[in-house]
Amino acid sequence: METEHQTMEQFLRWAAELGVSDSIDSSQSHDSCLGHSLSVSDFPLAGGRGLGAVRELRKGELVLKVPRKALLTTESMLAKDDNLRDSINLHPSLSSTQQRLSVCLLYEMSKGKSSFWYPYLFHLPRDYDLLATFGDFEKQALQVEDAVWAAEKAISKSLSEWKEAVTLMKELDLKPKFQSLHAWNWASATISSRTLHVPWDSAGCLCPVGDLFNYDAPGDDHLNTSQTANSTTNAEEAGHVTETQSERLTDGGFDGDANAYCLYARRNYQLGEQVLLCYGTYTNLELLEHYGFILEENSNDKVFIPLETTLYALASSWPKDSLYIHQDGKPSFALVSTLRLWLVPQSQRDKSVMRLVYAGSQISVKNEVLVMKWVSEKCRSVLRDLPTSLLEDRVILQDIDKLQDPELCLEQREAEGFCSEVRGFLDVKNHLVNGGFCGKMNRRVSKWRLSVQWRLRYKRTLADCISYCNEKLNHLI
Ligand SMILES: C[S@@+](CC[C@H](N)C(=O)[O-])C[C@H]1O[C@@H](n2cnc3c(N)ncnc32)[C@H](O)[C@@H]1O
Repeated sequence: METEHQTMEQFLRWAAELGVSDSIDSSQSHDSCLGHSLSVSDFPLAGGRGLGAVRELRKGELVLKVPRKALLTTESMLAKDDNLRDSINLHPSLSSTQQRLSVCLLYEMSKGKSSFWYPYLFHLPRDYDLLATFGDFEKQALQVEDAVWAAEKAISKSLSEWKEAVTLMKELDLKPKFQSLHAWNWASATISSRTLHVPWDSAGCLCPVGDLFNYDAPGDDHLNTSQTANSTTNAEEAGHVTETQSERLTDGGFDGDANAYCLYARRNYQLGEQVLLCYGTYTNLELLEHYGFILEENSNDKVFIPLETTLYALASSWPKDSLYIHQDGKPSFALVSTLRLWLVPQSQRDKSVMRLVYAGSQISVKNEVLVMKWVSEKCRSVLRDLPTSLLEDRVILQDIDKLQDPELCLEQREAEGFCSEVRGFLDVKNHLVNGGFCGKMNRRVSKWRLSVQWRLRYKRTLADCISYCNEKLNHLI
C-alpha cells in the first residue's frame, strides 16, 4: 500500500513532466515540480494541506506556472475522449457550464487509474463542508434566517442540477456510485472550491498543484499591486463577489503568452510561511457556501439585520446590501447615514439635513443618540430572538470538541450532561458507538461545528455592535 507521501511525490513528478514548475529555470529537474519556491505542507490552523515557502519570496514574484495542457477543463477532457464529447454535445440543454464540468469530472473519476489526470484526481479531497452538503440538522444549526435560507438554496440548486444531468450520466454509462446525488455534490463542491478562472470557459479550470494554495482574504495591500497580473476566481466571475473593478485581485491568472496559469506571491513571505492565494472578497456566509470554511477574522464579513421597509425605501442612494454591520461591530457608513435620515421627522428633511446625510456627518446630537439607541436595540432584539445565546454557543463548541476528540471515549452518561442541542444531535443521529463516532458521523459533526462557529461569529459581531453604540452614546450624552 502506497503512503500519502509516496503518492504525493508521484503526483508532483507527474506535474513536473507536464511542465508545472515553481521555478523560472526551465532546466529544473523533473523529479518534482516543487522545491525551488514552494513545498506541500500541513497548516492545521489555516486550511490544512497547503503550500509553504521554501525560501524567502518577494511580493509579485512568479511562484508557480501550470501549463494549459495540465489544466482540467471541459474542453481538455472532451479532447481526450470521443465518447464523452459526443454525449456532451448531444446535451446542450444542461443549464450551466459548471454542470458540464461536473459531468466530465465524474466521468474522468470513473476511469480510475486509466485517467490521464489520475495522479491529480487521487489527491482531491473526498469530502467537503460546503453549505450544499449540509443535512437538515446542520442547516437548522445556523439559526439565522438568511443563513438557513442560503443553505436551503444551495441544497436545492445542487439537487435540481443533478436531476437535469442524470440522463446524460446514464447515457455515459457511469457506475451508479458516480451517478448518485452524493457524487454530484462532491463534483460540484470540487468545482466550487477549487476552480480558477480561465477566459475561455465560465466554469473555470481545475489547476493541478495551483489548487493547493489556501485562502487569504484581500486586505489593504490588494489595491496597489499593479506590477502583478490580474486574477479572478471562478466564483467571483459567476457574480458572487460584489467588488468593483478597481479592487480586482492580483495573485495570478491565465497568461495567454505563456499559455499557462501563472501564480504570483501576493506579499513577501519568510521561509516556512504558508503562501496564500486570494480567491475573492467573501463574507463568512459566502466562504461557507462556496468553500466550506469561515474566518474568525474576516474584514470582508458583513452582518445584516432586519430593517423596516420604509428604511429600505429611503436608502435609495445606497444599495440594500450596503446596509450592514462590519465584523468588528461598526455599523456601515450607509446604514448609519440612512438611519440618520430615517430618524429625522419627514417635515424636517430639508436641503441642509440632506447635505449632512450625504456627507456622512452627524445631523444633531439628539439624532445621533436616536441612531445609536436604535441600532443597539435592534441588535439586542435579534440576539434575544435566536434560540441560543453567545455564551451557550461557546459551551456547545466545547462539547463538540469533546465529541470530536479521538482520545476521549464518551460514556452515554456523560453525554447526558451536554446541553440540549448536543443531546439533540446525539438523539437524531444516534450514532455514538463505543464512545466515539464513525467516519461518516465525524463529517456531520464537522459541518455542525461550522454552523455553530458561523452563528457564534455572527452573534459576537452583534454584541460588539452594542458595545460600539454604547461607547458612542457615552460620548454623546
Ligand atoms: C483550493 S483548496 C486549497 C487546498 C486544500 N487545503 C487542499 O488540501 O486541497 C480550497 C479549500 O481549502 C480549504 N481552505 C482554504 N483556505 C482556508 C483557510 N484560510 N481556512 C480554512 N480552510 C481553508 C477549504 O476547505 C477550501 O475549500
